[in-house]
Amino acid sequence: MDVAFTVFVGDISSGNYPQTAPAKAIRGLNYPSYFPNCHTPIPNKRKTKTKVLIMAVLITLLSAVAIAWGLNLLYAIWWRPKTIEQQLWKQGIHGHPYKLIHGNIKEMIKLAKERGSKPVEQPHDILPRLNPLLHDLVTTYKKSFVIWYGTTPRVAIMEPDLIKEILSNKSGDFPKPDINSFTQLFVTGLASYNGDKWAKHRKIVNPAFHIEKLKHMLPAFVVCTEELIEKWSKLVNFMGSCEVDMSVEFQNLTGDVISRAAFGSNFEVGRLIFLLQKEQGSLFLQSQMSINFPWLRFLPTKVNKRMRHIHQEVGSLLTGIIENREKVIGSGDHKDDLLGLLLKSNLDELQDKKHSNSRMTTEDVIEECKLFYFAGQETTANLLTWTMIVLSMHTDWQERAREEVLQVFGRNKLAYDDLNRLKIVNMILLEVLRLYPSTPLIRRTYKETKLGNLCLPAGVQLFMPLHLVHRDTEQWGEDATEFKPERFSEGILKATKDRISYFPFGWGPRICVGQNFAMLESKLALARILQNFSFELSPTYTHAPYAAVTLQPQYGAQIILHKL
Ligand code: HEM
Repeated sequence: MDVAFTVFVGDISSGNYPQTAPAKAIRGLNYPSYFPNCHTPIPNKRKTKTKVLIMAVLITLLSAVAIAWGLNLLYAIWWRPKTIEQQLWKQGIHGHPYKLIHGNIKEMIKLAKERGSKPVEQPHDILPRLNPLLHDLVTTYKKSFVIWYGTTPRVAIMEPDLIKEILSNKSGDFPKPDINSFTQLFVTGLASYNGDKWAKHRKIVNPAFHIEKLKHMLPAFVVCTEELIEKWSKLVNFMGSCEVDMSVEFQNLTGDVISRAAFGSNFEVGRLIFLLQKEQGSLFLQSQMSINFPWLRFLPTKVNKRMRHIHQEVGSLLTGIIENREKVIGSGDHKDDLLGLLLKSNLDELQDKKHSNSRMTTEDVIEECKLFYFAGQETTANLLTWTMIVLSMHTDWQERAREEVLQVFGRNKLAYDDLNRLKIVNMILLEVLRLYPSTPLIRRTYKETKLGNLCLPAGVQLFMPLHLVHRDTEQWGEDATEFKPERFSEGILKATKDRISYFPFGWGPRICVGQNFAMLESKLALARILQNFSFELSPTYTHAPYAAVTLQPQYGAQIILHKL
């Protein structure tokens, strides 16, 4: 209204109005006060024409933008997916047809609801329940098919040679998929970076996980494991035997281990960070359950506000620890926990290269610490949980493993070097990782890319489903879905005939940096449990593996412990 009025007065005072008699008479007067009730500007043909012209141009421009936006949208949700679908089909990569916007997601949810309510028929043949669509596709199309996650095509890659080509690629042809804005609040770090940033971080993080350094972290592992054994012993002594949910127990154990191993003397703060990151993880999962536009993160919803708050809180707790540690590192004294080693390695890198951008910033170190929790805690807890479940199902292997532990250690506490003598325990862990691997590996193409005989268009995700490859009967024989740790009696290379058909920790340059850490932690915990308890499945346990970021027992892992 104000603007309109100003323009109006301006017209009068500048004299650009029709020279009618009343108008002439009022030239120089304040027009509105002279005609208090007049709201119609005096027409000015030239001006009006210009205005009409401007309006027309604006409308044309807006329509052009709207049409371009509409066409772009149509291209993104229909033309592009359908073109890619054609290209894939021509090369023998089939699947269920792409459906507008949701791709195959609706069928995926429908099948999961239908079959997810049924129990697993054979204990380790979990795919029909875990991912029914994937199961149907592999049954129909064998090793080559596509699933549409919304408008994104995910091509399954199951041939060991192709997997090798992707995972060993060093020229950056197959980067990790971009992470969404919610993930950025939760965790980034090494696992999500590509190119130079990944190479720089990997170089700095690697030394902290060297096997020699892990030796110094063993006391941290031992303290946490002993606390668990003591807690269970008290429960069992009191009641003769007791039932515990292993998934909860091991989540806490691995949370404690990573807090102690990463932050040493700052263990209590580390534990608080772990609890906050755990909550952040479940908020993150909630945020991923619905349609995900990047801007949704900025809406002032309860979940978003809490996520932002935790992000800041964890950031400031870690900044406090890091800044205090950096002062000590600078004086030449450092601690042998992961953070100390990471900061030392970061400093060495700076001294080596003599320019500041070769090292990580405090924000970078924060993200790497958060990643240790995300990448290392739940995965290791799952390994231990599935191992307890499987050893309760196969009591002969539980006995064999216990015999070995007692033979090597007796009833004594364990020593680092002796842990490598636990061959049967190692075979069992490898077999559990074969049947219950953590997550599929995913990469993407960002340009038209050759892979074996395939020519993949840009924007395709390549996923290497560990559940399928690890159960491929061509590689593993007709008994692929059975629990047979003896497969690994002569090592992984012999079991796989040197092909990439087993990679629970990934493969190539991006192989899991915490692999030795996880195996050491698991061997130690399992050996101490075997020394102290026998165990069996509780009647309340239901075998229902389900994928929530990692592979977990849907209704818990209730196991009854008996004191030995
Ligand atoms: C049983 C336990 C574990 C399993 C099954 C596991 C599995 C994996 C897998 C499959 C990858 C490769 C992902 C890919 O290539 O897309 C990976 C990467 C990674 N893992 Fe683990 N992991 C475990 C424990 C740990 C632990 C204990 C830590 C650290 C404390 C850790 C830290 C990492 C990091 C930082 C990466 C990213 C490496 C990179 O991209 O360069 N993991 N892990």
